[in-house]
Amino acid sequence: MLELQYVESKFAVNETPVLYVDNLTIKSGEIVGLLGANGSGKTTLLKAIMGLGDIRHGEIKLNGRPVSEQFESIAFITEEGSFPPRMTPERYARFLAEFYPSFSYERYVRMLQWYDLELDKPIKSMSKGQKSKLEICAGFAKGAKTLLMDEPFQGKDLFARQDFLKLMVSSLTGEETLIITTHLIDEIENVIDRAIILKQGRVAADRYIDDIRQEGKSLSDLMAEAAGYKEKRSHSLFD
Ligand SMILES: Nc1ncnc2c1ncn2[C@@H]1O[C@H](COP(=O)(O)OP(=O)(O)OP(=O)(O)O)[C@@H](O)[C@H]1O
Repeated sequence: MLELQYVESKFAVNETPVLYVDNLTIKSGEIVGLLGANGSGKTTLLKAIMGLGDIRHGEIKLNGRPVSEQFESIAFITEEGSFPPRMTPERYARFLAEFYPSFSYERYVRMLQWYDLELDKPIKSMSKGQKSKLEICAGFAKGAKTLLMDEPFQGKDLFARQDFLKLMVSSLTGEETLIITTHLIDEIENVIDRAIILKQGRVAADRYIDDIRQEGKSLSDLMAEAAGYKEKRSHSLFD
């Protein structure tokens, strides 16, 4: 279980916090879509969990203990990638094995092969999409029970996105807690259990997908409600 209480994140340039989470609990095994408009605080929230960024207040616990004592049990899969670019995937695996006790080399290699990535190709010579796939292989091979994914669809072509979803679904044992940020809500709607929508750094909606469906709504309906999206707003620009 992941618990966030009174977490506030502020950047030096901003007076007001860019993130304020009063009380948020994510149960083990849940797959959560962390959604919201550009700048709503999704990446800041994931970074706060990882102890990155400027957290001013708050407490973040994983299974009752401060998250800061157990970063090795969390995999943070980011758009930027967290690998030293001069390494090859092979060398990177040795680096990961030192830090993550549950790292599985076999799993890593199988995923690299599945993605047609070479073990001995310098990471710096890979394309953006290939680097992002490597980041996913590394993230899933860490054996972490908590996975935070920041925009895992970013920079991937349609088939790579479909492959990613297949890989994700087949990699999960049901014990992992997953938090995924994305703007591609149609692709994620059938995968997530719960949607947390941020607006200006605060939780604007927190709903289970089954409940949304029972009300005859879709995830995009919820997004529009929570974000207060006005379809006609753009029309007034040049009227
Ligand atoms: N390094 C920084 N310095 C100052 N402000 C920042 C910094 N990084 C982010 N912010 C601000 O924090 C707020 C939240 O940004 P964040 O990156 O978390 O949003 P996001 O929801 O992930 O957005 P996107 O969907 O565009 O990736 C934004 O207002 C942004 O301008």
